Amino acid sequence: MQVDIGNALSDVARPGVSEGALERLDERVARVHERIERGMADDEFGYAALNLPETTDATEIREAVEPLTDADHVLTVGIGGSALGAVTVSRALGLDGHAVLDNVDPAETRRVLDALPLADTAVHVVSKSGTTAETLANFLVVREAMTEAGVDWTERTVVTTGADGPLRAAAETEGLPALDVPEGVPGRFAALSTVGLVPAAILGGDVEGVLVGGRAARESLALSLFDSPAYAYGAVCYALENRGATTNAVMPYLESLEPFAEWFAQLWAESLGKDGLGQTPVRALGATDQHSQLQLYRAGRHDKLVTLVQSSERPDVPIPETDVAGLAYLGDGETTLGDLVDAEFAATEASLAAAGQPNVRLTVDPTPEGVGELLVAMEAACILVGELHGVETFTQPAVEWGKRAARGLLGGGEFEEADAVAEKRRLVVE
Ligand SMILES: O=P(O)(O)OC[C@H]1O[C@H](O)[C@H](O)[C@@H](O)[C@@H]1O
Repeated sequence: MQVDIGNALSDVARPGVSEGALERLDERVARVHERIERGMADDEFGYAALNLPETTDATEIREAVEPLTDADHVLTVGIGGSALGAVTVSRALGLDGHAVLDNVDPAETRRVLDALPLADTAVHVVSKSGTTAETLANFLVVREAMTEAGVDWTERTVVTTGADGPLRAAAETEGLPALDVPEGVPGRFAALSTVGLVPAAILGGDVEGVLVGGRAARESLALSLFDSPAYAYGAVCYALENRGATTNAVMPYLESLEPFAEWFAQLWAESLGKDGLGQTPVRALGATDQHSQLQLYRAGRHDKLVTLVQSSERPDVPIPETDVAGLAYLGDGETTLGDLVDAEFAATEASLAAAGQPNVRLTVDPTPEGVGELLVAMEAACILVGELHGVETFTQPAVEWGKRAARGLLGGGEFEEADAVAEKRRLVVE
């Protein structure tokens, strides 16, 4: 993976960071790197995520899913870190047939279940805590739908969860194959584990390659941001946030990385949104969003960093020749869709820079190794930013607050957070 931070420098962009400021920041990066290395060596909570490329046992995953590999479809039932990593990996690997239930909109749950050939579907139920209401409710609905379709769901389901909790208990009662979530790893950092790799393994994806790429990203962490793409990216995000770029719009120019932007949004928001700090992650997609959001990114407030993601290579589609007047530059028999998207990428990057809007270019390899490298590099970047800010990167107390309030409302226990719902201030206009 390559990171080009040139368009985030202060001689190009406002806000921007000078090379001198980056060199001064580099002393702190070295200290953070040593902290991260210690955390990894001790398998400390959170830091253990960067060990996953080594500790995840692909053979164990393959053996657990072996009875399900005849399925052409996989349905992930999970939410947040228990769904986004898996969807990101399978889409980035170009695997078809991965559906997800990560919401409890009844219409969507019904639509997904109606669209799936349930007899030909493997179900992966994922919850680290084993208590998440959305996941457990959807699991019960899926079970019933499979039974109604004449499918023995116990033969088609694999569970990934923590050591205890209702989901573990259900797996034991029903005799379901159950994988463990990795110890000491928050869900949003668990893509390169049982949590994120099971659907890809069922669908025949190269999960071993993803782990190899993750290892390469881990090995590329170094004492200097000028030697480490992951730290270069994290350091620039940190420096620009401090200088006013409080939004980070992530814009891959590949449909296969669209879920990556969503995964990144959770990683950045839940890890760094603390103590009044944190960039707001925004999801965009090139070239589509050039025709909508780009107006704001170029001509709006100077409060955004745009992270442009491109692929180092890709299969191509020739644009057929045409004699239609005005289309000759496209339909000249030589230009391809790839040429067009490359030109649009370069044009967007230049248009942002010309307007002094900071942007960074990530170039990723379109291989399983490239996918693993990208995800681990972004995790390391996130951990670096968290350390530089001095926030608790690996917790999510604000999310837990809302979860407790909802459980209280549903009669799932006494939670004082639920009282805030009744106390809501109202000023209604009809
Ligand atoms: O895996 P689970 O325990 O079901 O949790 C799923 C998700 O729910 C929570 O709301 C957390 O904020 C997320 O970080 C987590 O990924």
